Amino acid sequence: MTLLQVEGLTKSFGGRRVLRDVCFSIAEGEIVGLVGTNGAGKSTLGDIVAGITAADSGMMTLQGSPYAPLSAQDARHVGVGVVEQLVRIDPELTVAEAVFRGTPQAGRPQAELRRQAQVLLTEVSLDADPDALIGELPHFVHPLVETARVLAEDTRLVVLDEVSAVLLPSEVTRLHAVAGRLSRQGRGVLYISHRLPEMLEVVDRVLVLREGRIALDCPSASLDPVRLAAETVGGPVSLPVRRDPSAPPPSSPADDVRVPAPARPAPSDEVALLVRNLRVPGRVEGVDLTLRQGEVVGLTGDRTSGVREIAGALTGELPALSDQAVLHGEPRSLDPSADAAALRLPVYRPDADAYGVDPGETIARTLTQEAWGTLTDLRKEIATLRGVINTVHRLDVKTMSIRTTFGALSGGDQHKLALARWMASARDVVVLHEPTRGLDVRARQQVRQLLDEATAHGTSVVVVSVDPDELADFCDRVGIVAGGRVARWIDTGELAVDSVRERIVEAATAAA
Ligand SMILES: Nc1ncnc2c1ncn2[C@@H]1O[C@H](COP(=O)(O)OP(=O)(O)OP(=O)(O)O)[C@@H](O)[C@H]1O
Repeated sequence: MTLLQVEGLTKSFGGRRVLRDVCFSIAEGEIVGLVGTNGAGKSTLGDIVAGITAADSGMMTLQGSPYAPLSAQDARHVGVGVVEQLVRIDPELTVAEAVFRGTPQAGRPQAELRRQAQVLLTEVSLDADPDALIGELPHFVHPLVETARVLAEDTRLVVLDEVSAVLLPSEVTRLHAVAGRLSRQGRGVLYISHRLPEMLEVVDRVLVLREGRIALDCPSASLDPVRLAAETVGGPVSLPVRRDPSAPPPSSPADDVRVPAPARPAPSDEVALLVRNLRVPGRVEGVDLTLRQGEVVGLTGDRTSGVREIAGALTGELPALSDQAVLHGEPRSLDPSADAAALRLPVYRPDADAYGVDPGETIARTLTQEAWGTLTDLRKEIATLRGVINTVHRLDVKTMSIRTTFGALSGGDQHKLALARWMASARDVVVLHEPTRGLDVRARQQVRQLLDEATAHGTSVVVVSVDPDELADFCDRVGIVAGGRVARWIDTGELAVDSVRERIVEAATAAA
């Protein structure tokens, strides 16, 4: 039986028509994937379904009754819940209070909430103390707390907006188990994601949103990730096939829509960074790291593996010890208080708080390195604005003007621009966390291009990521971290990207 029916939805922001005549349905017990490029309108559509945003026109029915929520609370009352992409939970709430906020149990004594919260947290496989404050938890677990909250409500339909983007493969498996459980209970799930291979494993049907319309609505069984990527962008996709471009690519049913991506430039033999016996007391036991000039080395591991701490030691965010640390032949210290000798590698994180960008500032100003008032020379100003326009074009940012505010861009477009801005001044050896989180398939290749340009100029990069596709595509070597050590190095060398991905998932699962 049909759970949600959507007919002729339209939505514009300012002059930009984001949704035009969107029609689809979700049946009871069905998990429906929603994909589209960055800025295609997926979150807008999810927000309309969840009552956060109102459509300009069109209509919806929920189990046959007219459904026109005036707010998220209104939607929750009739059983439609959402886990938002950039959820921010009040840091002063306990985990148990956060799980039950907005539900009939809210306001009950903590002791009572604790027991029930524990059950729900176990269901979403979140190992968190119900008495802990939300502010004490790392930000990436907020979507899991939200997922537990959705389970606490008597929800008939759940919108999961990019929840998997921050999760490790093992955590994605658990999220999928939750989605499966919701489906077996007859509830519906609208699953928004850019991580196509994983998404295809769980959804029954896929909707592709392109140019404001549902361009494809078909069973997931008839799609593979490459074909779905091509449907998403509306044409052939440039995807890496194997690391060695001179070897013929393996034939695949999706060859007609896959264009091999250009090969990455080979790193030089010169060592840019050498660290021996890196230790972070209690977290990292002894890690050796050699990074050649122009090399991209990936690090991945579960939350307790020590991978974040290794990165934190390299960037000076965590005090650490080593037997030797050498940057371009110069001895360095992993003690951040060692002033000029401290290593302190520059670091980028795709976290809205860490962009260091004012969301109320225009795109033009955000991408301008010079202080705006110092652009007194007209030629310089023209060149600067040309640079801004080029970047916006190259990265295919969906905007009507470079005077649009940064905060009004879609999540993916914000991330691309913030990364481009950061990479423009990145030199030498840098640490990038999750460089393609929340980005569509084309944007991922644009980011890879930014990285290729930087490495061709001698920049070396440490990529810290939960995403096996990103690691397989971007890195020359991938270290699987477990128990405070690098348990295994995977040389991506001349392997096909798909088999690198499989090895990473296998090794990471075995090490967890
Ligand atoms: N409140 C708003 N004001 C102005 N424009 C907006 C607003 N919300 C969304 N938009 C615009 O609507 C378009 C669709 O945004 P939306 O966030 O729905 O895209 P998306 O498909 O979810 O993208 P992503 O994958 O990058 O998250 C974007 O161009 C965005 O700039």
